Amino acid sequence: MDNGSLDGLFEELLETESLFKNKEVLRPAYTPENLPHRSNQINNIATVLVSALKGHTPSNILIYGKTGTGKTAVARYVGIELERKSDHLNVQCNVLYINCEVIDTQYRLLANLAKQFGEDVPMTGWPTDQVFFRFKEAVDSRKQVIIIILDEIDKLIKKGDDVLYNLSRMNTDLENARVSMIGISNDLKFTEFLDPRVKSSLGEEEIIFPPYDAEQISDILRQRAAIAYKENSMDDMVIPLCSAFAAQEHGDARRALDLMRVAGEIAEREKKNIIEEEHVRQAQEKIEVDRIVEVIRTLPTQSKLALYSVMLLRNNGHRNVTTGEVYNVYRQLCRNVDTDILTQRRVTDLISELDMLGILNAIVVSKGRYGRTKEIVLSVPVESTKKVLLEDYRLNMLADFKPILTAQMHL
Ligand SMILES: Nc1ncnc2c1ncn2[C@@H]1O[C@H](COP(=O)(O)OP(=O)(O)OP(=O)(O)O)[C@@H](O)[C@H]1O
Repeated sequence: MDNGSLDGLFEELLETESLFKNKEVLRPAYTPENLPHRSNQINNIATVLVSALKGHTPSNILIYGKTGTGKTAVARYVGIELERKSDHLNVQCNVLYINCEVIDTQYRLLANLAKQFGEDVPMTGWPTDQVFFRFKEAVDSRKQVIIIILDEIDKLIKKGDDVLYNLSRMNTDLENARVSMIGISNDLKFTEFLDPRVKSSLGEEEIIFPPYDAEQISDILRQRAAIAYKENSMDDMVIPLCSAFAAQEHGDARRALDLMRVAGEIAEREKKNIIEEEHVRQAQEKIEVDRIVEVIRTLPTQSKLALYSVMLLRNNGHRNVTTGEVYNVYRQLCRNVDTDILTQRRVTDLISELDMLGILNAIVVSKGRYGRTKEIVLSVPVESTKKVLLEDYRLNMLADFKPILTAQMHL
């Protein structure tokens, strides 16, 4: 495409009437100001945190619930409202938000907290105690209540719970300030691995977020659609269908919002002036493919080699791919990329794992006197899978690899 036609394309895209009024409100970073079907949870959290407005220490809170049940949105919303109220009342109260999936070591957590108080702490290099000391001093420099929201807290404790122990005991050393924590997790069992003292301190209050049902998700979508999309831009069936798909998973509002956004993008790309049921179905498929592609991207190399072997066999017209044949090709690939060759047993296990992830489907079949084997079919689109596999630098050199195949037996 020359520059002129690209310019023309931009012009054309800019002139196309958009279905969206404000797409940003469908993105994960947006915190809605109104959260239907979560008033109980909002009230429970507010009831605990109100102590902060009186200058007392709120109990620590643990929030549990599956993904997309509004835990983050509710905690952030209550945090924003609490800060607003404290400004109004002239009480010093700050809510800090940390996502422990991103900030996943004790050191980085403390350094990040210290920085939020203007302390100049390097992101690596100091003894952890020193960083903690700096943070404590900064917090205690005036009378204030600090609430630390630790989202995905289970990711943090994978590397030890010392930091939580120290934070939960911090108030005993403070003269002016008070600190409390809100931990958020979608893993109900993560506290099993905690030091019992940390466990009882963190879980002073526990709040559960149940999954939404399809009706509740519809309410959430309707409210968001009103601010995200222009009027009359969707068929009446779009919201019920997005809700039904999301409720099938486990009542995940994030999934429903993603579906509604992607359906809008697809309709827009097709230059339609209304989103239809069909666009939701295409969006569901696209999100599922994207999810699987992401799973494949993060597979260990050995699993990628096993998967690539299946693909090469199918490319060569093998209709009934068996584990024995996969193993034969897998060994050739390993020799080419100079990596360890696992046993056939181990490779069969890797294939079962790929089956569980929904990447392929292995069915056990009896081959009469030849015993039993697995026949393997891919459950993912070949082209996009091949593309992600070849992104791995070790597999990249196998792009044009032609395996030597044994004659296929037809029984
Ligand atoms: N009751 C609700 N009203 C409006 N929007 C909601 C509601 N519940 C969830 N959402 C929206 O759904 C999406 C997912 O919610 P949120 O991030 O709070 O889920 P979560 O429970 O924290 O999930 P995870 O455990 O995966 O982090 C967000 O975009 C949020 O704005």
